[in-house]
Amino acid sequence: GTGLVTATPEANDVEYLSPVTIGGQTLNLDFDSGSSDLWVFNTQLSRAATQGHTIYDPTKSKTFALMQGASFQISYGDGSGAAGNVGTDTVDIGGATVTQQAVELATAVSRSFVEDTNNNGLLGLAFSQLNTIQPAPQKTFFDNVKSSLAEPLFTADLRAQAAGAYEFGRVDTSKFTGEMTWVPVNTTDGFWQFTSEKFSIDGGAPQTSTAGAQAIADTGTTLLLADPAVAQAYYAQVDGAVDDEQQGGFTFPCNAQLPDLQLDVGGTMATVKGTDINFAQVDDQTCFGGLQASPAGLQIYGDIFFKSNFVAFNGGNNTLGFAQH
Ligand SMILES: CC1CCN(C(=N)N)CC1
Ligand SMILES: CC1CCN(C(=N)N)CC1
Repeated sequence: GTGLVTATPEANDVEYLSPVTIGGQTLNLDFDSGSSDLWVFNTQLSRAATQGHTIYDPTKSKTFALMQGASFQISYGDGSGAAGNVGTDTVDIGGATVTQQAVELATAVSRSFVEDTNNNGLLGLAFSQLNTIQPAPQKTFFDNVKSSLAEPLFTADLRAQAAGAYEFGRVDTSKFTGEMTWVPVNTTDGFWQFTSEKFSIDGGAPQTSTAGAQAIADTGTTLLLADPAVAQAYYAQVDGAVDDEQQGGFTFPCNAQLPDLQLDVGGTMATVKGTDINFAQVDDQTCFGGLQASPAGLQIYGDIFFKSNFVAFNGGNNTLGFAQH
């Protein structure tokens, strides 16, 4: 194929996993447009750390080469992380192939990754300036493959509790309805970043959260972390919703009728369906919101956003395309 792979959700759509073939060995990895390292579980890790995981064995690959003296160390927003050494190998995603792709081999991983046995590593799809390899940062798979693609882009088609897809090289217009809107990306901080300062609830009057507020398109984050003004205004419309410190955010009665939320993406409104904002049950009557307040200034539009929006990441002109699906 032209670079088409399935994106399979874990329970509660916490993350999505896709098959990647490295030196002839296929592992399911978490495609993360909020980071820029490709790292894998491998034979250097202890038996305890790899229990239940699929691991990559560089000694079994005919095309592996160690990158002498190179190492990586990455930590994620949720406190998880990985570190290790580096090599190169042939990486194939649905037929889109890069020879000599930097592949980072973890020699240490945090507990949350050990316990997440469906996740055998990450494939970063943010900009290569964020790559953590020392002494010299290396290019992402997308940076390496994009010149060989029919179009220099990849798309994310993530679904609620159903298989979706990532595709490299084309926009499959059969995957969405209506028009695709393209917006410019500010790559300064290495993310797929855009301005998102307006919102409305159930198609009501648009309000400004914070003038010039920024957001990133982030497939590696589970929830939709928006400006606190957005979260507060949204849950004020939901009977019984509370900001529950013990649960770590806004909760509401599971039988609540959740309104749709419109968020502007570079000036054009994108809709997040109310049904996609019911994230998970936390006790017999109470559900946890997929929309939460972003702890920092930056808004992080994670998988909750992608369940309502098909997104194209264009590395040719640094734009993002959005369409309802
Ligand atoms: C800004 C942060 C967003 C979440 N991250 C990520 N998806 N890897 C880390 C960076
Ligand atoms: C961006 C990453 C954050 C940490 N993750 C995790 N603990 N399973 C995966 C995605």
